[in-house]
Amino acid sequence: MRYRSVLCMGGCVVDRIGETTEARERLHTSNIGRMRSGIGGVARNVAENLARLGVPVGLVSAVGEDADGRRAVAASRAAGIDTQGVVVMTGAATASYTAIFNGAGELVIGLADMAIFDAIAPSAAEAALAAASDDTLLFVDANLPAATLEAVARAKRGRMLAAVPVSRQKLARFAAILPDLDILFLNRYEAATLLGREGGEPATLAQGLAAGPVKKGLLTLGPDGALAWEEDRVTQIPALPSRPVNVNGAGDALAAGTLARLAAGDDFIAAASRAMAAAALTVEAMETVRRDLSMEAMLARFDLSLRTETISR
Ligand SMILES: Nc1ncnc2c1ncn2[C@@H]1O[C@H](COP(=O)(O)OP(=O)(O)O)[C@@H](O)[C@H]1O
Ligand SMILES: O=c1[nH]cc([C@@H]2O[C@H](COP(=O)(O)O)[C@@H](O)[C@H]2O)c(=O)[nH]1
Repeated sequence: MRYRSVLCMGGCVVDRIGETTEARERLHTSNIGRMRSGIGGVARNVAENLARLGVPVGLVSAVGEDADGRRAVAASRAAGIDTQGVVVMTGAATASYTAIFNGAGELVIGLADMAIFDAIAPSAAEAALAAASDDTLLFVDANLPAATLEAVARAKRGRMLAAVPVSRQKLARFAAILPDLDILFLNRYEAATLLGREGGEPATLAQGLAAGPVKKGLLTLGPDGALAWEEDRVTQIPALPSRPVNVNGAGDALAAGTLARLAAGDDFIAAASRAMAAAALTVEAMETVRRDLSMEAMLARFDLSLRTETISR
């Protein structure tokens, strides 16, 4: 069945993104650099991208009773997300993600202070799922506690469930629900962790994923695009040519673009191929989610890349 809306459950976060002036970071000392702040959280980023792509979307998350929380909710609502499922918790601070990139654009370290999400109980997810219609796709990130993720998997009732692990550490929270996931988006580090390996070539990792319990997904590879697996079939999906300025949020744009195209009727490979255009647009902006993203902009960028490819052949 085609779905008409998406319910995103997971992080709603304030991001602080710093960048050293020099290409190489200097560890164990103070670096000269720039810092900016924005709204993030994987589930929230995916929800914002979906709203901008024209898909009706709700968010289930938690914020503190503080200025950061008010800002995160107001910005999400202004972007078109239904924020009724975002609980304001007294006595807890809104989650934050502090990421330091070097001047070459590589992530040096990220720090996730997200204890507030431990209070999103299984009952909150059950209530949200009970209120969601049968044609709603469910999306989770691993900011949710394992017990809450398991409650979502139990209550999905035939609905599609898509997921993003968020980090190597939090991936472990998916352990019990992997067979319930219909689509998994993850990067090569998370894939290696999932497969219990130190590292490995992308093709080998993708084959390992295809032989595993998750039906289909995208192994994202930065500038090299992604490898899609569906049952035991692996397909390479190239990234579109782009001029990256900041890669923060690119994976979230790719996930949202894929879900939006599936809702429009594409098959998985076509959806992921077109969603590469959302990722290309996102890496070309400093923002984590582009305010000017739309389905028209995504498809126009995809068509442009096809024409450029034909001309340069
Ligand atoms: N440096 C880059 N140059 C061009 N495209 C990129 C770059 N980094 C990411 N992308 C695009 O964003 C997508 C997701 O990025 P990736 O970094 O692999 O995911 P994540 O953010 O989840 O780690 C890639 O498949 C690609 O389309
Ligand atoms: O433990 C977490 N780390 C990071 C994020 C979020 O991940 C996003 C960056 O995504 P990407 O990896 O696609 O660049 C940021 O907005 C940040 O808030 C999160 O939700 N949980």
